[in-house]
Amino acid sequence: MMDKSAAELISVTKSYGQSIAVDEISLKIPGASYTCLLGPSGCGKSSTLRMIAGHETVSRGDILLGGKNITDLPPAGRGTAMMFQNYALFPHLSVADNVAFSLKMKGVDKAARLAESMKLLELVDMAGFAGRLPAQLSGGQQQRVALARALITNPSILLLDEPLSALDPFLRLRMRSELKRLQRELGISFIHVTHSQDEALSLADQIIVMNKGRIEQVGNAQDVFNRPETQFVAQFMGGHNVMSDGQSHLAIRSDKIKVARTKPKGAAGLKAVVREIEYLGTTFSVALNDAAGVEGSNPISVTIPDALFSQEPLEIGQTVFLNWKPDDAHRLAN
Ligand SMILES: Nc1ncnc2c1ncn2[C@@H]1O[C@H](COP(=O)(O)OP(=O)(O)OP(=O)(O)O)[C@@H](O)[C@H]1O
Repeated sequence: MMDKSAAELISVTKSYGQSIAVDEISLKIPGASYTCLLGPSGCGKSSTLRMIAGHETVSRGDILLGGKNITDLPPAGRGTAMMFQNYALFPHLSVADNVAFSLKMKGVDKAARLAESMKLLELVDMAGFAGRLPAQLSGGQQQRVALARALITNPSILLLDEPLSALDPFLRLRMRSELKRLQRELGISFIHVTHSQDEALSLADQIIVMNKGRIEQVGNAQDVFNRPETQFVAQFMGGHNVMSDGQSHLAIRSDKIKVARTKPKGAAGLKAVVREIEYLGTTFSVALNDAAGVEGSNPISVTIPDALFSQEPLEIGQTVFLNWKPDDAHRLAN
């Protein structure tokens, strides 16, 4: 039997007037999985999420959930639930009533809906705050309430639009692991929109990298980070240098490039000049210019572990030779 939390988008397009925000994308969300839609601002990730939620119409294409075509169903009839960036809690309702709200709309009686609301507040560790108003909660607590409110409809898929962006860095890390724990415990699928590479890498079973309304690459965190397929993915995920070998572009991770003070015997070695040195705690980040390269071309970035750098520090202006294993250079499709 088809997992009811498995979803599929088939050639889905969203246009706003003349402009195309999402351009014929097709993708599969496995059942009980954590998927991140990752990309820069304006790439179409929120539009994609809103179409899955039913908050935005689909211009062309189909959306399936658990094998059923939900493209034209209203938001409440799809088996999806959405948690919004600003949490959208009702200010005049208590935490318990906020969470119970959608059950009230469905006509569930008061005792039953409050019992269900308490169950979900326990799940997100907020049972002790049931009587408070949203204004009496911290940002992190409001977010937990918003999560409980979305989950009370018993969705097959939870949709999250930048759920961590309003939190301070400490809370963000804590909520990140909470989201992963919840997804695992509930055994449903989460689709999480983010522009943060770290967030996607740490959370997702599957990362969908989007750019200009299209999908650039789909894979697990290590695929997308270690084996970028396009220049865009290599540059957007960070940690990579994109170089040309005359025929096509290659991506080489910054930590896979070795720096030699003298030309290594036998090895080709790219002659380069040190331009900037930055200390990052456990590593040094060194920016270099290709000595034969065009003035103003992209600098090459190399990361060197702290201890290794300290044995033989580099200096700005120094000429060095860069080399890497052929296997560490990935040929890109464009
Ligand atoms: N309601 C709308 N009407 C017209 N254009 C829109 C509308 N919503 C989004 N767009 C446009 O569609 C494109 C994709 O927007 P979308 O919000 O999906 O991107 P995003 O990747 O989620 O960006 P962000 O991270 O900034 O939210 C953008 O060019 C945006 O300006």
